[in-house]
Formats: sequence, structure tokens, C-alpha cells
Amino acid sequence: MTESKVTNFIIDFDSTFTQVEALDVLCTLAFQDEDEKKVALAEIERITNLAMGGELSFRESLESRLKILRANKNHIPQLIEKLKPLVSKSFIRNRDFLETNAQNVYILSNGFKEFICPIVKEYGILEDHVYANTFEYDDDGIIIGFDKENILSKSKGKPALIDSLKLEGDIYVIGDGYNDYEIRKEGKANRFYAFTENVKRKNVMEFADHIAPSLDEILYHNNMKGALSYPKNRIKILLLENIHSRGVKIVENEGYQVEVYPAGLTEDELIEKIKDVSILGIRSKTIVTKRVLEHANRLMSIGAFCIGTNQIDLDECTKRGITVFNAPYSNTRSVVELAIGEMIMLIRNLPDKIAKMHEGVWDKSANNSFEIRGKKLGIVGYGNIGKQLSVLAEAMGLQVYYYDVDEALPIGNVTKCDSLNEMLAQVDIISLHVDGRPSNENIISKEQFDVMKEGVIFMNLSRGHVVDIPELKKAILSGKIAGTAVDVFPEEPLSNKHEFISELRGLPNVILTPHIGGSTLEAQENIAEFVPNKIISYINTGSTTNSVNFPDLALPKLQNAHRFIHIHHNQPGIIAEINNILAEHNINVLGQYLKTNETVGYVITDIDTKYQKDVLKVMKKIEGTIRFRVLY
Ligand SMILES: NC(=O)c1ccc[n+]([C@@H]2O[C@H](COP(=O)([O-])OP(=O)(O)OC[C@H]3O[C@@H](n4cnc5c(N)ncnc54)[C@H](O)[C@@H]3O)[C@@H](O)[C@H]2O)c1
Ligand SMILES: O=C(O)[C@H](O)COP(=O)(O)O
Repeated sequence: MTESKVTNFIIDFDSTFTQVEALDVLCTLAFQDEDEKKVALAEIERITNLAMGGELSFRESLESRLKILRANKNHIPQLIEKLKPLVSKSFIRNRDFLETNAQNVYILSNGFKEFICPIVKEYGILEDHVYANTFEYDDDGIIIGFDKENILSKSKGKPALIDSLKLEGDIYVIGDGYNDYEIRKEGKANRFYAFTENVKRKNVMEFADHIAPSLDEILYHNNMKGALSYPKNRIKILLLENIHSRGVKIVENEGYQVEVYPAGLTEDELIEKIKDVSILGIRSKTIVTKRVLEHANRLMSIGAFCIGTNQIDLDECTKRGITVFNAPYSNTRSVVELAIGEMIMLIRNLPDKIAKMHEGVWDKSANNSFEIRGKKLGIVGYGNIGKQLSVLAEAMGLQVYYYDVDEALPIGNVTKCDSLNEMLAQVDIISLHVDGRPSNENIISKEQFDVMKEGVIFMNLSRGHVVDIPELKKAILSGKIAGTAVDVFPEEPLSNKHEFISELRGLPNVILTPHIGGSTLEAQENIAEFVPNKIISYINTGSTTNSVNFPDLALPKLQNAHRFIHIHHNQPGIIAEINNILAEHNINVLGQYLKTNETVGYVITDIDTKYQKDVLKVMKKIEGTIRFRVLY
């Protein structure tokens, strides 16, 4: 084969250039009767797969498929219209590449020119670069066969055709079928890319020189300019802790390489897994320590698919230019509903009564059973959950008191308390809704239990470490606390397979739940929609809206521009240096956005698309740079 700089791309049509097999679509047009259509379609698909997997000769498969089809000439224009929107997404995206390189792009298909030519023409592909079969019709216009003299209708037709073309330069074949690989197998191509954007055939992928989930990947692999600065399939996302399938779908549709794991991971396990991960998705269980982050060389972003982010070393993330996003409101209501339900259960002594009933004991009595109406509810932590709880509780007739370390505007008729102990001393029901910052460890301990009223109801649905558990146990056993609900624990099992160990097990009138305050399908689905979209927006545009640790920048969509994203330590002079470099390189700036926090500076510069690429290296070398990337 001639060694040359010219690269010829030989592209398959069905399931490569388009997302579908054209004859399957033709079948749906040809059959009116739904049952007949189903049977025919299944048979055509079966035969296609046999041929694409190399188990049936192409000629046999084509003959059988055309026999099943009762298509005619009039169906062809309809077929073309159906196929146009079904061009593979990465081919649509890279129309520029196809147009610019038209001289070296060929379509080689065992399909039919009648529908291929009008579709690929729209992408600049030359008509005389399309090699495919042609239909034969009877006098009534019914498709009865194909041109049997065409080399492509014969076995090993593709390698034979390539041979006949006598192309100069390298030949790279892009396709999803065994017959595409055959070109390489017969020594007529330098490289075979198994194209998996639409279908993945194991027995084709195993022979590939390179597996390409998109055309972007092929262009990137060849150092050629494509529509995207970085192929999405190279972005690996690891989703832990049983994240709702909605979230998995969103990141899959975005084209990321997705790995899903149902439970949390230990620090060592996470260190092992995180090496080539660009995005990490976790819930409350996975602790992302400094040590983990030291091994996370590629990590760009962490999604906490929950509210709390105390499990993540946020300072270290910021220093390393890793953005963190969470879902600050998606499970608020679920926690509040559980808290309301539990306070009613506890004030009526239901945990014990239910347990007795299961043992056959009928204990009908009003002793120690009360309404919640008129009782005083004390909320520790008047944030999103605390406030929503106060609104619902007031509506149910409770008098609400709250204590918060920050200034928080009272909603409705609630009473603000100036100290924690002042509040604890006067309320009948206590509900904790503080965040999990380290300084909140044991904020409820002996001193706090001591000031509480006798017979108080105590609930913790915030974080486990905020309550001193041995002291809580003493207060329950002494009768000081009449009822307790605990949803969160200092140590929680990593998965449903591990045992729950706690000294609170078996105590009277105690509801223990496995950290399910936010575990409703509604909440999980909302979270799974919210967090991935924030991360995708960050990856695609650089927007950091709602980030937990980064300066908040909402950015406009990138149009006819390249975007330089520069993250640096917050030190003087960097923005000036960036702009000097841009000026020295004669770069036309279209827009610039800057925001800093205590740790980092975040500068986005949109520039004209024509610039000398050596500027990229210079930008990376600016002292204090944490990360630099380019988007287009
Ligand atoms: N059980 C669950 O499944 C579940 C579900 C969601 C959230 N949570 C936990 O609930 C917490 C609160 O959620 P949110 O959405 O209301 O958060 P938020 O940030 O809106 O509110 C937390 C409030 O607590 C206050 N606070 C912090 N420390 C305090 C202290 N020592 N004393 C008094 N006030 C203090 C803060 O100032 C803030 O107003 C989350 O951080 C999370 O840890 C648990
Ligand atoms: O912070 C939260 O939102 C809650 O603790 C829920 O956490 P989870 O998603 O691990 O149940």
C-alpha cells in the first residue's frame, strides 16, 4: 500500500452513516397491515444480523430480504424522507468535515444508490464516490431484485471494489458490519474502525483496529479537526450508589462512557476506580477524601446526587479545579413528609404498639398518646428542609420554634430562638435539619439532652455525626425522650448487603430507618435529572451555575467562537497575563467573563476561531494555572 499523507475514508451507509438499516425502514413503508409488518420486519432484521455478523453471504441475505419486502418505486421517495433525520448524530455534527474532505470520502454500501445518493449528497459527498447496488423493478414498479453484475452484490464485494478503485494513500474503513471488516481482512485497507454509535456487534468489534463510538472519535484519533474539541465517548463517568436510571440515561445519551455501581465504595476501592474517571457521581455514602482526589488525575467534576456534600473534601476539589454540583432542593419535600409522619407515629407510641400487635398483644389505650396539634416543634437548622417543615407543621396546628447559626428569615408565625439550649428547653418535639459540616459533630450531646423537657420527641434526619449516640441511648432509656426517629447514623453500611450495626437497635419507641429521608422515586428522579444536566452544561459550556464550590458563572452558548477556560489559583496578575498573551498572539476577543472565590479564579474568554494553536501551550504555562481547556 502506498504511504502518503492522503487518507481516504470508506464509510458504510446502513447503521453507520444512518442510525438504521434502510431496508427495515422500507419494510415499514411497504406493509400496511401491522401484523404482517411485524413478522416481515423481524425476519428482515434476523437476516440482516446474520449477514452483518458474517454468518450468511451478503448475496443470499439481500435476495431473501427483497423477497420478503413488497416494496415498489413509489416507496423510495418516502424512504428518503424517513432516512434524512436518521443520519447518525456524529455525522450530522461533522458535516463540515465531510464537505471539506469530499475528495477523500467514499460511501461503500451493500444498500442501494436510489436512496443513498440523495441523503449523502446533502453532506457534500460526491455522487461518483457512492458505490452501492441498484434495484431492479418489474413493469408495475415492484422491486424484484438487484443488479447482479454489480461487484457489490457479490460475496466479498467490498474488498474487490476497493481494489478496483486503486486509491492513492491510506484507506481507513468505517463501518458496523463484518463485510466492512472484510476490506481490512483482505488487505485492502490500512485500518478498520468498528463504528458503534448505533449498533455494537461483538464479532465485528473484536477485529477492529479501533472501536469508534462516533465520528468525533475517529477524527480525534487522526488528529483531524472535528465539530467537538474532545469526543464525548472519551469522557468516563462513574456513577455509584444506585443512582436513578433517569440519570444514567441522560449521561448515556450525551455519549459519555458510563460505569454504574449499585453501592458505595471504600476509600481504597475508589482510589482504584477513579484513575481514568472524568466525572464522578455519588450520594451520601461515598467519602471523597484528599487521598482519593490525589489519585483522580482526570477528574473534572463531581455530582452529589443528594443535598449534603459533607462527604466530599470540597476545599481540595476547589484547589484542584474540580467542580462539585448537588441537588439542593430535589428531595426536600420527601424529608419533610417523613419527619411529619414520624412525629405523629412517635407521639402516639406507634412503634411499640405496632411491634406488640405483631406479637399478638392487643394494647388499646390512650395513655401517653397525644395529638401533634398545639404542640411546640423545635427545628434545629432553618434551611430549605427546616423552613418547609415549619410551613407544613404550622398548617397542622403546631407552634414552631427554630434555631439556626445563620441569620434566617422566619416564615409564617414561627419563633426564632437565640440559642440552641433556649429552644431545646421549651419544645415538645425536636427535629434536626442542620448540614453535615465537621463542626456539627455531636452538637446534640449530654448538655443538650439535659436541658430538654421530660418526655420529648426527638428526631434526626440530617446527618449521623451531629448526635452523640451513647448519650441519646441514655436519654431514651431514662425516659427523658419518649420517642425517637433516627434516619442517619455516624456509621452506615456501604450497601444493602452489609449489616446495620448500632446501639440504638431494640430500644423502646424508636423508629430506625436506613437513611431514606430523600429516598422517594419522585425525589430520586428529580435529582437524577438535575445533577447530570448541571454537569453536562459545565462540560459543554463551562457554566458553573449552582456549583457548590466554584465561582458561579452562567455563560452564553458558544457560537462561531472558541472558548478558553482557565482555572487558576486566586493570585494577582493572572487575568492581565492571559490578556497579554492573547494580545501578543493577535487574538480577537469576542467576550470575557471572570469570577473568583477565595481559592480560585475562573476566566472564560471567547475568541475568534482563527488563531495560532501554539497559544494553547503558552496559556497552560501561566504560573498559577490549575486547569486550562478549550471548547468549540
Ligand atoms: N435523611 C435524608 O435522607 C436527608 C435528605 C436530605 C438532606 N439531608 C440532610 O439535611 C441537611 C439539611 O438540608 P437542607 O436542604 O435544609 O440544607 P440547608 O443548607 O438549606 O440548611 C441547613 C441549615 O442548617 C443551618 N445550620 C448548620 N449548622 C447549624 C447548627 N450547628 N445549628 C443550627 N443551625 C445550623 C445552616 O445555617 C442552614 O440554614 C443536608 O445538609 C443533609 O445533610 C438528609
Ligand atoms: O444529603 C442528602 O440528600 C441525603 O442525605 C440523602 O442521601 P442519599 O442520596 O444517600 O439517600
